[in-house]
Amino acid sequence: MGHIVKVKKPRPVNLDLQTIRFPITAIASIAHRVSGVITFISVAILLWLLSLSLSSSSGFEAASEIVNSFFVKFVLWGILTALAYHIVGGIRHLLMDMKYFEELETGAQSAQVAFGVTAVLSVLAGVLVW
Ligand code: HEM
Repeated sequence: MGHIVKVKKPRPVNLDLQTIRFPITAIASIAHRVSGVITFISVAILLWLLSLSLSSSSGFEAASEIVNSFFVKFVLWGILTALAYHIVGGIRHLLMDMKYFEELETGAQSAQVAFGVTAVLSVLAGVLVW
């Protein structure tokens, strides 16, 4: 009776982060999670800003002053861009739940479209903020 000999196959190992190339679908997936977390944190910031602006007329002045700085505008633009990507990527996810864009090629194409639409919305968000 022969017995089974386990041979350890040498597996390709690559831990060099600079040479790892992520496919566009992986980047779309990671970006969707990151944008969801950014959106979640943003809700607290935006609700605080809203409550300050509604607290009194001096509160409104204070909120306007905060929003007037370049840095805060840049953060708001980032928040809107993350939200835009989360919604566009979310719609892509929902379409995939309905069995669209499930193949490698169409998945990569829809990721490209999602990034393109987000870029346009991001420019519009910039116009809105500035
Ligand atoms: C306040 C608003 C929102 C917050 C804070 C939020 C946050 C999140 C977070 C944290 C995740 C988990 C991501 C992960 O684990 O990979 C998620 C997933 C998801 N979000 Fe949102 N989201 C918001 C609004 C929206 C909107 C408006 C859409 C509309 C398209 C959407 C669509 C989705 C979908 C489809 C998923 C699941 C993606 C998957 O299957 O991996 N979200 N969201």
